[in-house]
Amino acid sequence: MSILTRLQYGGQCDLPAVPHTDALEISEVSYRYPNSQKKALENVTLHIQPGERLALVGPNGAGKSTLLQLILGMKKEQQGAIRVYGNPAHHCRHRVAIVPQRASVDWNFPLTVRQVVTMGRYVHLGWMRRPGNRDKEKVDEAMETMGISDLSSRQISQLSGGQQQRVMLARTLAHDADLLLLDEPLNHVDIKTQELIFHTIERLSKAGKTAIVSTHDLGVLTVHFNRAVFLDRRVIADGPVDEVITPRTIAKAYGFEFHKDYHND
Ligand SMILES: Nc1ncnc2c1ncn2[C@@H]1O[C@H](COP(=O)(O)OP(=O)(O)OP(=O)(O)O)[C@@H](O)[C@H]1O
Repeated sequence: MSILTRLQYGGQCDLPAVPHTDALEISEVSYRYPNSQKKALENVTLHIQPGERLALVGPNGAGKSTLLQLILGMKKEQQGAIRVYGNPAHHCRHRVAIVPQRASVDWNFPLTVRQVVTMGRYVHLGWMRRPGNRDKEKVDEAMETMGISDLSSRQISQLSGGQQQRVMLARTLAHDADLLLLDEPLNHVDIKTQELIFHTIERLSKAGKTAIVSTHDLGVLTVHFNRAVFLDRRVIADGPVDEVITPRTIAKAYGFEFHKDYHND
């Protein structure tokens, strides 16, 4: 994206969705970090439809965060292609929002909860434009949905881990994206916040939005997701949760020995 395009960014330069395309199309994508011998991702292909709730699982270092960053357009695929609603990933910043891993955010930065949630609106604002009434309404609505309205003027450094996670999700809701990427949102949150996260994802999915959630919590998958992808640099398994999360795929991905005497699959 050129510097001029970046400055004008705020609605004018985003390409419209191509009708009848996947929400996300990943075709034979590979990625290697410059200082690394081994590819972080190799020949990953996925087609994701609007409204899907997909769990992205796999061991530490499997490439889950790398894949989410490529979808977001923060990194550029070195091989293959990623299209979001039919357009190249880096043209789709209106459509894609991420809840990053909590550890990757500098929580000591002097910002209030409202300021962080308002950042979700920046992608819709033009160069030097200030948030208007519509943006403020969206921010209020997002904070209310995540139950953090009473924390609005609190510094983000003064929040608990679960409250911080709610702030990041509220920022994503304010963004009003069509494709939501959540990178390990269940870490450090209690059951009530987990339920709020799942309830919000389900509500958004009913409205046609698509969610990809990276998680290590395999126990919650069958209830809350309609599809799972097991990633370990490559796609090891992809399909309905109960077909993907089997002792055999877990054994293959995590390097356990699989004892067929104990399991019948
Ligand atoms: N900036 C970087 N430079 C070099 N290698 C990196 C960088 N970031 C990640 N990697 C490597 O890329 C691979 C994939 O990492 P990634 O963070 O995408 O995995 P992950 O599945 O999200 O892991 P986790 O579950 O531990 O968060 C790992 O081997 C990691 O060490």
